[in-house]
Amino acid sequence: MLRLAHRWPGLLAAILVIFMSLSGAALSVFPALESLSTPAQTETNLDAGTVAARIQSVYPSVTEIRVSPAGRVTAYWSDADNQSQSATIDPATGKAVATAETPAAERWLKNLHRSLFMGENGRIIAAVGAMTMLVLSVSGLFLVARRTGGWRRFFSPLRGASSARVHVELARISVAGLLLSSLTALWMSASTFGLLPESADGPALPAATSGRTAYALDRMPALNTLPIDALRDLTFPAQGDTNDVYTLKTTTGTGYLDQGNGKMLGWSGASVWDRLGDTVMMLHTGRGAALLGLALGLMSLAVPAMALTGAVQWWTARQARPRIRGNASAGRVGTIILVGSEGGATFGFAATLHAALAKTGEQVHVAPMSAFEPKRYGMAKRIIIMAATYGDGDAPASARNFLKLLSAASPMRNVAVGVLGFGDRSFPHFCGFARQVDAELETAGWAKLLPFDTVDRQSPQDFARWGRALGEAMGLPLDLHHAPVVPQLTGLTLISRRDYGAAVQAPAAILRFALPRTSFWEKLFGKAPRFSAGDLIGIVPHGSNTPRFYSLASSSRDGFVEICVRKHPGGLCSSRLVDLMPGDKVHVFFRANPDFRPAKNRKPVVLIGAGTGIGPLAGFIRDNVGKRPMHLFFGARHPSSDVFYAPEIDRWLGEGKLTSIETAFSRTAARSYVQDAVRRDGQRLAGLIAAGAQIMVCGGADMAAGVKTALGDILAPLNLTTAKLKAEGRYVEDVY
Ligand SMILES: Cc1cc2nc3c(=O)[nH]c(=O)nc-3n(C[C@H](O)[C@H](O)[C@H](O)COP(=O)(O)O)c2cc1C
Repeated sequence: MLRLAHRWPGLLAAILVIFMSLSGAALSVFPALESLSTPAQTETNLDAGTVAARIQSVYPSVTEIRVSPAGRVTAYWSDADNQSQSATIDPATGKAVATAETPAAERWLKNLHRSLFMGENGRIIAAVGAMTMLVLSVSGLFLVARRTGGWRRFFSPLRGASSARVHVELARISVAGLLLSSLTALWMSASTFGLLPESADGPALPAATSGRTAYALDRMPALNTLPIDALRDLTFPAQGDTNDVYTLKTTTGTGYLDQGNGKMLGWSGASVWDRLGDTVMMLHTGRGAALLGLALGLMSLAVPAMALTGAVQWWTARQARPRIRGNASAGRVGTIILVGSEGGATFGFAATLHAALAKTGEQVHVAPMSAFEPKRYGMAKRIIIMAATYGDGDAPASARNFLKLLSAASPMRNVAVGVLGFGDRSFPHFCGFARQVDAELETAGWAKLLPFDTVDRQSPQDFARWGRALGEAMGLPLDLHHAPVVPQLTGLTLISRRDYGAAVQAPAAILRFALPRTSFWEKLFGKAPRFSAGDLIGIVPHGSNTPRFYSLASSSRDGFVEICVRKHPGGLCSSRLVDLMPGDKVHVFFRANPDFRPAKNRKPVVLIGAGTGIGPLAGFIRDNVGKRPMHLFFGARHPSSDVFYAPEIDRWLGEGKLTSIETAFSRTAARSYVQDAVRRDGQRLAGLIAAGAQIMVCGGADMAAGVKTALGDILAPLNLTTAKLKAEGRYVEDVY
């Protein structure tokens, strides 16, 4: 909702808002120029009476004196030919020092900014621009807070594509100014259209005057006690009219003065609305607050840049989603397909199913699982759920709140549901999330369309098999041919390798690749790879559709891409990687793994890994520039050939990036595994966990299971479990 309230006004009114903010920024310069060109006041406590008297002595036919909020004094008089004259006056002498004309450029810009040269209609359009800016500022404020993880973290460092970071960075700097400018603009529009209470009526014209003239201005108490900066306007009586009066306007009200004795003949104080209006005018125009005006002008310069980066973000997100041709609306279809996906592949399968069903004449609606809304499915007969699994049996991004929505809904009569899980059998919880969804649907009493099934590693064969079963359940011939979409690949060139594993006849290597070169546009469109240690690179080996994933041992800030690989007997991808030589190239895609990161705090981190699982853990230690406590438990096969990162570990210990290390070797006489090292050090670990430590485990599934059991025993006396820690984000695994 919030995002929609930000996106559409932004996209639709971008040109108008850019126009208003640029013209506003240009106008903000003039009050500053006016301040600079206003003669400096050298006398302190200069009063309005003295200045008026000085002007009158130089220009005896003076008719009016005005003082701007910035302190500029302007006088108006008639010359010998009865022509009206005006000038900026030096209050020290009462003499003209500059023209009183508003610069032509300022007049032109003001007209443009207020009404786009379109009179009343233009003023309405300008007001719409101000309203749009207000909506964008308020929704943007909340979106920034949501993105940074709460109001308290509003100014915390940002991650993500360059366009998104620049957008949020500019928003954080400029939002206060944009809020102020748009609110004050709306006030001024409301005042122009007479929507605010009227200003106070002036005092009644005096019934009688002294009938005399020529009382000295500097002797009139109403003027000689009024500081010159508080005067706004003094209109002189018509020459020769003994009954006419001076009209005085100050910052606090309006009154009349007798020209024969200087007495105040009537006074009316400014209303609260008048004063508020003056303040709003000052805040919007910068007249009387030139520096604030300049600051607001600078902030509005961020608007065109935010419009560009916002549009880029919208376009990139739109492109990332597979387009489903002819996606019918939810209320008009018999078949609803709900997709749970993180990397986008499952959406591709859904598009294939959608196209195959559409061919048979079925009307189909495809949506993310998080958009589950049974109330809208008025004509639905069936719901098909296609869900991937992430983390350790967790929901993927597009299905985050599905289970919550499901528990709030009651089963629909006449609607049957089928669940198809997408996963990878090498994970301990194969299709864990889809299984959970299927079980909860059953418990809630939803009718089953067809039995639960799974697709392993995006296998087109598994998908086609399930398609045949779906066809039978629907009474349709369904032939599903899915051609997986390969993500955009990046070429990486190997720059160095370090070899391990010789003593145990299991070759392994730390491979370091050069960071791919990226252009400015690629950075702006978020195409430049930005990754952290613990994220993944995917490689699709020749002759296979299925990518293999490797955890990154470096972050893009390190300036290289590093992975740790062991050659698996018969492994297509690992063999090729371990055989790479410097200069060789591989094509990969990057995938974020945001759950496997050290928490952003100063608490200790316990890193537990075995074999090549040390890769991402080494990356975390290398990035530990803040030197928070980090404790490593490392299981390797043999001390003579399998201690990955040995020289770096020594250096990191010396630098304070690593606090302690415990090792265990499985191919020595002692035959010790990393979980044994964890048990041996149970007491110290219990202390660290009690102090709020986060535990990060990386390596093979067997090792992870062993570590979990050992930790379970250590946690029990603390009344804790690994599940409890996991729920708090303090126990995270990257298991293969
Ligand atoms: C970081 C990560 C964690 C994963 N965890 C699991 C898992 O626990 N269980 C599983 O069966 N599959 C797991 N998978 C495999 C994905 O579910 C599978 O590749 C799926 O087809 C991805 O679909 P998507 O691109 O639509 O997100 C994981 C994949 C990744 C990259």
